[in-house]
Amino acid sequence: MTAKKELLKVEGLKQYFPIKGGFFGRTVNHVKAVDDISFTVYEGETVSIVGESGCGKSTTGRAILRLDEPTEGVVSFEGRDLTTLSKKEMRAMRKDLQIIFQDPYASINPRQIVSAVIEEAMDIQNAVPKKDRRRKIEELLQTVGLQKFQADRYPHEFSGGQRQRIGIARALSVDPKLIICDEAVSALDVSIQAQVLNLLEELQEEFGLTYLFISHDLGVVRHISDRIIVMYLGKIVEIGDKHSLFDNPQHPYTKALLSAIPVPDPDAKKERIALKGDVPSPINPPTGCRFHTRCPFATEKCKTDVPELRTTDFMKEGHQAACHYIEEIKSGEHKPKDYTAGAIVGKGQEV
Ligand SMILES: Nc1ncnc2c1ncn2[C@@H]1O[C@H](COP(=O)(O)OP(=O)(O)OP(=O)(O)O)[C@@H](O)[C@H]1O
Repeated sequence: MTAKKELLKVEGLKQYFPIKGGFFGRTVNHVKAVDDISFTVYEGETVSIVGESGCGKSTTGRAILRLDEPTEGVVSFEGRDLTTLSKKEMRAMRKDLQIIFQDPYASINPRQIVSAVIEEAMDIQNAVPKKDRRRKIEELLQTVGLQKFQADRYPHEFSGGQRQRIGIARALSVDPKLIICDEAVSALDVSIQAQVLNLLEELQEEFGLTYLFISHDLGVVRHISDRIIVMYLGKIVEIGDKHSLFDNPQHPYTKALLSAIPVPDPDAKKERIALKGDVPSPINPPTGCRFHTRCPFATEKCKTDVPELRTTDFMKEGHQAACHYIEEIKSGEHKPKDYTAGAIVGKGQEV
C-alpha cells in the first residue's frame, strides 16, 4: 500500500470570538467556538465533521481558510502553515482550497449571469487565460450536469440543486485540491441531495479532489465520508474511519448521535438514546469533559479532568475517542446512571 500523503494538517486550532460589552466596548468574554482541535486530511479522501448545531463545524472550516483569523494553532496545507501567510499569499493559496456553502443563492451574485459568476473566480485567481474562459465555463457546466447554453442564464432561473451545481462549477474552475463543503447539500430535497452527493463523488474520482465535508446530517455523512470527526462544544470527541465509527462508536455522545438516525425499516429495532438537557454555552463551557453535564456515565473525574483522544485494542487503527471510561463502558463495568426518561437503552447501542 502506498503511503498516504498529508494534504491538510490542523494542529491545536482555537477560534475564540470576543464578546464586547460595557461602556468602552471592551472584550468581556469569549465564545470558545473551537477549542484546541487537531486532525489530518489525506490526499483524495473525504473527511466529515459532524455534531449538533453550534459545536464549531463551520467555524473550523472558516478558520482553515482564514475567512476568520484563527486565535491559535497551525493549519498546514501541503506542509505550508497558512496562518503565517500574508493576505496576498493566502489569496493565491485559495486557488487550491475552495469552499462551497449551504445556500448557493447567498454566495452567488443574482445580477450576474452564470458565466460571469464562474469567470469571477477564474479572474481572482487568474487561473485560466481570458481567451479560453468561455470554453472552460461551458465544459465546467457540462461536467456538473448543466448545459452550455445555461451559461447565459441568471441564477434565479435555476432550481436549488442546479444552483448548487453552479457553486460546484465555480469552485472547480480554479482546479482546487481541497474543497470544504459547508452544509453543501443541507438545503436540498433528499433526492436532489443524492444527485449532488453522487456528483461530488464522481468529481472526486475524476479530478483527484479531497473534501472536508461539514454536515449535521449523519445520513449524508455516512454516504460520502471515508473518515469522520465528531465535535461537541468546540472539541473533537471521536474520530475514525467511517465503518469503525458507525459500527463501533465509543464516545457516549457519538452513540447518542448515531442512535438518532432514522431507520428506513419500520420493523427494525432501534434504540434511541435521549440526551438530557441542552448543549451548554460555549462562552463558559463545562470544566473537565465538556460532555459531562449531559453524559449518563459522568463521574466526579469527568467534571475536572479533560479526556484526551485515545485508542484501545478493540478500536480499529486511527479510531480515537476522548472519554475516560471507554474500556469500562464497553465491558459493562461502568453503568449509566440517572438515565433520562424516554431514553431506551438496549440492543445495538449498549450504553
Ligand atoms: N463571528 C462570530 N462571532 C461570535 N460567535 C460566533 C461567530 N461565529 C460563530 N460563533 C459561535 O460559535 C459557535 C460555533 O458556531 P458554528 O457556526 O461553527 O457551529 P456549527 O457547528 O457550524 O453549527 P451550525 O450547523 O448551526 O452552523 C456558536 O456558538 C456560534 O454562535
